[in-house]
Amino acid sequence: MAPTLADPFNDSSALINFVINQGNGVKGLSELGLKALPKQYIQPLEERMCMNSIVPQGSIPIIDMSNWEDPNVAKSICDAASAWGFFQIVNHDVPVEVLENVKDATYNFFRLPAEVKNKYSKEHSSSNNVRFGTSFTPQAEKSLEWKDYLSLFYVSEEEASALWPPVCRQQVLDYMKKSELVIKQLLQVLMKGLNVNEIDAAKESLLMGSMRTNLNYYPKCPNPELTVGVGRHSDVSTLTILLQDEIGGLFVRGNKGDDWIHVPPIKGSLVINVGDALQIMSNGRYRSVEHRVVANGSKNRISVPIFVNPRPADMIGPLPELATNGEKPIYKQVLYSDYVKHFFRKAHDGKKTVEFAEL
Ligand SMILES: COc1cc(/C=C/C(=O)SCCNC(=O)CCNC(=O)[C@H](O)C(C)(C)COP(=O)(O)OP(=O)(O)OC[C@H]2O[C@@H](n3cnc4c(N)ncnc43)[C@H](O)[C@@H]2OP(=O)(O)O)ccc1O
Ligand SMILES: O=C(O)CCC(=O)C(=O)O
Ligand SMILES: [Fe+2]
Repeated sequence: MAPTLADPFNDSSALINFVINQGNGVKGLSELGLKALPKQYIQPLEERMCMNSIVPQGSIPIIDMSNWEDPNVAKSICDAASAWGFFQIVNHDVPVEVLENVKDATYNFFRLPAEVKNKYSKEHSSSNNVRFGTSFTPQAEKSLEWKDYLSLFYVSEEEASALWPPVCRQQVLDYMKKSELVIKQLLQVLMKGLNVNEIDAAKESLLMGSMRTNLNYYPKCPNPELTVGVGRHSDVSTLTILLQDEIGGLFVRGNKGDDWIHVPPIKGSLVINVGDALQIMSNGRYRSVEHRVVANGSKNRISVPIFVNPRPADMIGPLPELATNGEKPIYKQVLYSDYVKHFFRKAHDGKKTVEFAEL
């Protein structure tokens, strides 16, 4: 039963029960029409977006992928991965229809009744590879984040058929499948930029041996200025391919310290960012950059990242080809699943995760 409106969640156990245990998520909170943000979501001042830190004319590179093998395009990709860690691509080969379908499927999943979504929660899901959740790591966070998500780790079509929610299964599989080509094109260019001219089967597996797709839902929020959609973090992936809707709200850390650059929605585009695994494998030449999402006071927002990763059992470290140039490694070899577990067991903390792999 939903609590009454007068100070309904002063008691944190009532909030945890409603949002997490009953599977209502922040979407459920949003739909209660609360006049004020529950205190558990109030972020410390330093974690809220300060309007003065937004670079008004700032922009990350926008790269046309139609001639991706052109040396100028390849250079733009490598330069963007080194300088910004983020760029948008247009004229890639992922059909607009596939992107629209996965956005619709995201809405359709989150529209399901709480008790249906809750079957996929950490407590109830029949597999660790399918997880419906809220915030990031609620058990480790002092302040919660205003986001619900469904996370789908791909193992096989058979497993997806058996375990993924039917309402979004095929659309996510199509999105992943159709994105594979652009992922390979980007990795080929980025490896060439490191003088790694051939991606053999072992290297391909190291760079993109596992994939996880998240469906993110950020419902409209009372007092959005007091909280965050997603706090400052870098992804632990090799690369992330992010589809966002037309609402906006993703910000990327700029090059000048405390400045933030908005990533404007461009119809049909995909946002690409370097993750920690590629920063480590490139020995710091490509950078995983902090990013965050603000909450919105009037509109719901969705996004659909594909995290392209090494496999959990892979050891990751600077690629051996870099050492042949006499380059000194700045990272050690780490087991990728240890790295990811380290990330998931703490609250978002900017760029701190990568210290786990520093020499
Ligand atoms: C949710 O909000 C987010 C998410 C993100 C994500 C950014 C990324 O870059 S995701 C890409 C991560 N890479 C991979 O998934 C590929 C490699 N996979 C693995 O190494 C493993 O599958 C594993 C993720 C480590 C899970 O292995 P398993 O043996 O099943 O380990 P567990 O003990 O079950 O889990 C460890 C620990 O992590 C928590 N956790 C697991 N999966 C998720 C998930 N999908 N979302 C959130 N948390 C997860 C799990 O609860 C465990 O924590 P405990 O405290 O319970 O021990 C970026 C920004 C966001 O806001
Ligand atoms: O929603 C977004 O735009 C970005 C989400 C994000 O950073 C993530 O899921 O890792
Ligand atoms: Fe991210």
